Amino acid sequence: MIEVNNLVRYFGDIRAVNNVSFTVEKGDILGFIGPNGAGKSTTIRMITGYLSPSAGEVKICGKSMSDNEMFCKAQIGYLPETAPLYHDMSVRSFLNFTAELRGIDGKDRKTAVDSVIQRCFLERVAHQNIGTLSKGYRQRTCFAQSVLHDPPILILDEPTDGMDPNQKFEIRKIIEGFGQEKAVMISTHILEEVEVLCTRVIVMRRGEIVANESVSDFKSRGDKLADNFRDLTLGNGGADW
Ligand SMILES: Nc1ncnc2c1ncn2[C@@H]1O[C@H](COP(=O)(O)OP(=O)(O)OP(=O)(O)O)[C@@H](O)[C@H]1O
Repeated sequence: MIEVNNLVRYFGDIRAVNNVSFTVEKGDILGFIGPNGAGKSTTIRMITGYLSPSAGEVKICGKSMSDNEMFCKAQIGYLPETAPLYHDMSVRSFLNFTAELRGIDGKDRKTAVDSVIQRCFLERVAHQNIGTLSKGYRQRTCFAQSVLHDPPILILDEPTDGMDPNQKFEIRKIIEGFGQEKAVMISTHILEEVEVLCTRVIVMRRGEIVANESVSDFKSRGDKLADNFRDLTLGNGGADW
């Protein structure tokens, strides 16, 4: 579903992403991890079509992003780190509005909005203004708008950042609900999230992939995930960057 081939991105002299290749298939929930500045967001921005690669190619559902941008973007539900929301709108009006922008009309719109409200456990707050919601409910609303058009691919940038343990649990439950039928990629700093939610993991360091394996292989590297992460991302024990 996602195919990334030899992706490179420079910012001036900085090589933020260096020759990165991987695939994500339906049923995968891929944890995308690495220290600050490793190149995760830059890679995600190229996969979602919001940044052009300096070299290499992104293919979405078999088609090249550079030649089929509209098609490729329509296949992706993207939850950015900070998603825009209209605080004066109720959850349902916001989702109706987003559906309209996406060209979902009439009966299909009601079906799509009802479905995401149910799947993201938003029934209780559907008529509440977004500005009055807790952070967890706000994030669920962002999540709901990113899956309204039922895309086969979901890309989530730090989806549980700053949430309390209960809110994290709820969001993970929602992601799991979509996981089996979609290709999901999650950028996160929370190793526990990789452990409880993901099927595969990619670890990045200084713009390159240093591990691409199943979560069970990642766990079998050593008892503590944080130690495994440190071993992979700190080179010879020295400070990175
Ligand atoms: N617009 C930009 N202009 C210049 N340099 C940039 C730009 N965006 C990213 N970089 C640099 O590219 C490198 C990779 O950054 P990126 O944001 O992709 O890392 P990250 O792994 O997502 O980090 P974090 O975990 O902090 O979000 C860093 O050195 C960063 O400073």
